[in-house]
Amino acid sequence: MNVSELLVNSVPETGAASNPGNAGAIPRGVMVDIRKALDDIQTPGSFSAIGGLAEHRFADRLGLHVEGVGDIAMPLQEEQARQLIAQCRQAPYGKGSEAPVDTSVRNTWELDASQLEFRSAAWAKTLDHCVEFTAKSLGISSPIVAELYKMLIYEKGAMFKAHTDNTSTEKIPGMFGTLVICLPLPHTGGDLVVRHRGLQKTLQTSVTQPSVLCWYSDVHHEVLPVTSGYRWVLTYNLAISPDLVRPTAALLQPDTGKLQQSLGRWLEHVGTQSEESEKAKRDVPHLYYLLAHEYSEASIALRALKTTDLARLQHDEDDEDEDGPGARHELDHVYETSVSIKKLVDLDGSLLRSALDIDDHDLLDNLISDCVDPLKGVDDRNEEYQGYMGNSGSTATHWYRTAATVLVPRSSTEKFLTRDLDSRGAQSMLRYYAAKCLDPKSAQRQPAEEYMHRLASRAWEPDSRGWSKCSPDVGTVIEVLKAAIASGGYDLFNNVVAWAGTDAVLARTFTLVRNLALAGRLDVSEVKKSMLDSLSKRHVANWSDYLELLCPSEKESSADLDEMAAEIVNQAVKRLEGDLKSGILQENDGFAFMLMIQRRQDYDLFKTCVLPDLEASTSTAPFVLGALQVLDTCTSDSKSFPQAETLEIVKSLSKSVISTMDITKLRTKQTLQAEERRTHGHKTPPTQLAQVIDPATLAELFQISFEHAWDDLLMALSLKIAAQAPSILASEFNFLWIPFLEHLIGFLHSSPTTTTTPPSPRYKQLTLSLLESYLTSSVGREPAPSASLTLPAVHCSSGACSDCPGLNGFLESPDRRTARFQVGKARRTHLQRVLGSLGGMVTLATEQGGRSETLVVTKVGGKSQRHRRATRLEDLDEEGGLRWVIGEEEYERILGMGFLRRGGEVLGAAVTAGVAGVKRSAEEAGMGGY
Ligand SMILES: O=C(O)CCC(=O)C(=O)O
Ligand SMILES: [Fe+2]
Repeated sequence: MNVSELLVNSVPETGAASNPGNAGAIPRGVMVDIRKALDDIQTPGSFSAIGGLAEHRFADRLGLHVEGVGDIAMPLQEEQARQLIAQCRQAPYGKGSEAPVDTSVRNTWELDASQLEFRSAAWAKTLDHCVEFTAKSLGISSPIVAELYKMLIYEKGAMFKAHTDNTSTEKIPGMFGTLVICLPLPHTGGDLVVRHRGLQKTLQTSVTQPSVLCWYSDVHHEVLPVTSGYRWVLTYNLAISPDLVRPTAALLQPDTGKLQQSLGRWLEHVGTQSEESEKAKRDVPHLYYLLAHEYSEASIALRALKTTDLARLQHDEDDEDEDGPGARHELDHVYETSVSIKKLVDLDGSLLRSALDIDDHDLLDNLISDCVDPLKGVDDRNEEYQGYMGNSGSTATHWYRTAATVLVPRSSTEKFLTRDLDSRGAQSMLRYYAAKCLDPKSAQRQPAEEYMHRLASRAWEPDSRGWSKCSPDVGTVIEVLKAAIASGGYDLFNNVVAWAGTDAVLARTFTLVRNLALAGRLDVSEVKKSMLDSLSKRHVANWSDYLELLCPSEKESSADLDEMAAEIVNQAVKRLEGDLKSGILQENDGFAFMLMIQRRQDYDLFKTCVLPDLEASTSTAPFVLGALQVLDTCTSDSKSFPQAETLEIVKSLSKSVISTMDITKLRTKQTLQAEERRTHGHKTPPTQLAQVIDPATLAELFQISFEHAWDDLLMALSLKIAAQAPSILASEFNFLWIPFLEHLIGFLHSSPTTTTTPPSPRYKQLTLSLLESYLTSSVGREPAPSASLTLPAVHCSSGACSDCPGLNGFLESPDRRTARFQVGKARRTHLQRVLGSLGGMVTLATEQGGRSETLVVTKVGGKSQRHRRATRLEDLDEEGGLRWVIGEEEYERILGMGFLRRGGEVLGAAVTAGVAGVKRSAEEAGMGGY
């Protein structure tokens, strides 16, 4: 297996002759010519360079003498530095005696060449050495003259802003560049930044010490501020004979005429491929060309290319008209028996695609190389070795990697970049285009938006069956939306919201719209429609969340955001009647819906448009109960809802819900889900129209009436539940009715009146009916318990003990598993001691809470339904609440479950008996006839 990096580019086209008859591979001759033309491009040199100098070239070998200071000792001492500065003047910016001093542009001390003298003969040799370095680095073959110009001293804070050394009048005839010798003196900062044609380098005089630097006069350069020490340099003007053509960085251009010719022939050949031919449809014309140097995967980009590779690629870049992003790219390729592109980047190094498999043939057909093995000469970078593995022998895997450029005709670039498009590829390209749109400096926003639109449609637009090719990744979709807004592409925005607006996308889109609208960077009216359309495909329950994202309550908003929010609410209201009729609305919807109305503070809207619908649909209890929860809070803390009137509405709605709802139809999400799992995902029709409710919501209905002391409603509700309890589905106790009792007992038991007033008999009746029905439906069928939980009673020596009789009742009960004793420490110790006689038959634990700790006694063993139910009831009594509501006696009766076995009745009879029991008790409690 091999790994290789490849680099590839796009080629501008001029009108090529069309010859549809000639379809076939690229003529070998054309490929050889292109390769030769590329191979022949050699760059003569760079536009700037830095080289280190040996310390021994300085010291006494400099022989520097400065007018007014005398001989300068090396290394330079602080005192002489001060003396030197005293002789200097502030360096002006520009040339000549009139040049202005502007310390915000240039801030450094200077001495003229005429004030300096080098008395050591060795110095001339050093200077020659520096000139030689310059000639080689800048690629200059004619003799060079270096003329001392200034000595500069940069103190802490000194700098020279970006400039070129080209001036209208030449400092010396034939001048083409600058040579700087940085003398040995430690400093930090003060590095020289050079820029030419988009490439930037930092020549670090702070690191390479002492050093020689050189650059062409047309190169932009800047001395960064010195942060400590002194930067001490000599500057020289560089010139060649004025008769010769002046070398400049701009002329570093290689000769690319031959390359242009051969590429032209290739494009002509490409043009002969009929657009209609099968081959043309399948293939994207492109050529791979191996680069001369090795590049690290992370750094590969045009600016990182080494001179010769750079010259080869720049040829194409120079000829490129502004024809859109992705017009040229580098490609990083991985071969793996078959080949893959590891990383495809553009000339800036921005990622286009990664891990892109390509055909062996694709590589071999399109590689312009003179050797058959494209990886010949490429070092293998990695080896993976596996030792002896059974009879499969040992294996070694070699990875080879090389960098290459890809040449692609401009008209085929888009096709090339979106070859073999999978979700990951689409994601990567869309992010690339989005970045182009979001870059304010990019001249390519317009074409990028177009590419993005086409690609988004290809990737995300659902087909006629509603399937899209690629799954939308939230982060990518949001980048695309941002880019669409930045480039004013509202069509793109609206389409993407329609195509890829998943719940998560939509949530982030609402936040995005809010932020951009508040920043004044988005016209809300342009995006409103698509966002409302996406909402309309969703359950009303989700709308209020989106609304909250768009206009968080109490937070800053704007007129257009407010308007959009109002429209969302109006649309929800408009749909309400229809949705209620269809029976799809549940408790969450009611809650969320009312939350939206509450947030809008629009009582009129509520009264005229919502209330009639609520009143007409009280049989859809969950929705109305959900809405009631919110409406009830409006009675106390809403500015726009009139208190008394709202309270009346809450009461009358509660009343009609109580009288119309059928509690046997109430279900919970959990049971419906469990049913769906049993039926393997097939929703049975009643499931869809089931009234799904949360036990807490049902308890809330109770609580609202309780808190407002609406006694008639409490009675009606209790009676209704008690009456319908025997018909409740067995499956609904676990998730709905027992948790409901938990809530009910919880708030009754903790209400402030608990200690003074005994619980109303109607709660006792309601609770008993539910518990009897629960046990009848779940335990009633079970044969008499085989594993009894009965344990021997304990012996208590104290005649007056108030705890042991209770303890023994528990121990001797065949069904009870757990008992709790909330008693003081001495009594707990007594209980623990007497229980010692039972050995491992019970476990003891203490619970914190209340006035003293509670001793919890649990029997070991027993797994029947009966035992499990008993445990559940004991849990229900955790705080003593169940016993408080139904009384000790009933508690013992219910836990004993004796009523289930009355005369060995079968289930049906037990149910009847249960109903009869309820009626009798209701009459006794004085609720008859209600
Ligand atoms: O101090 C340097 O290294 C460069 C100075 C410079 O750019 C100039 O004198 O024009
Ligand atoms: Fe300069």
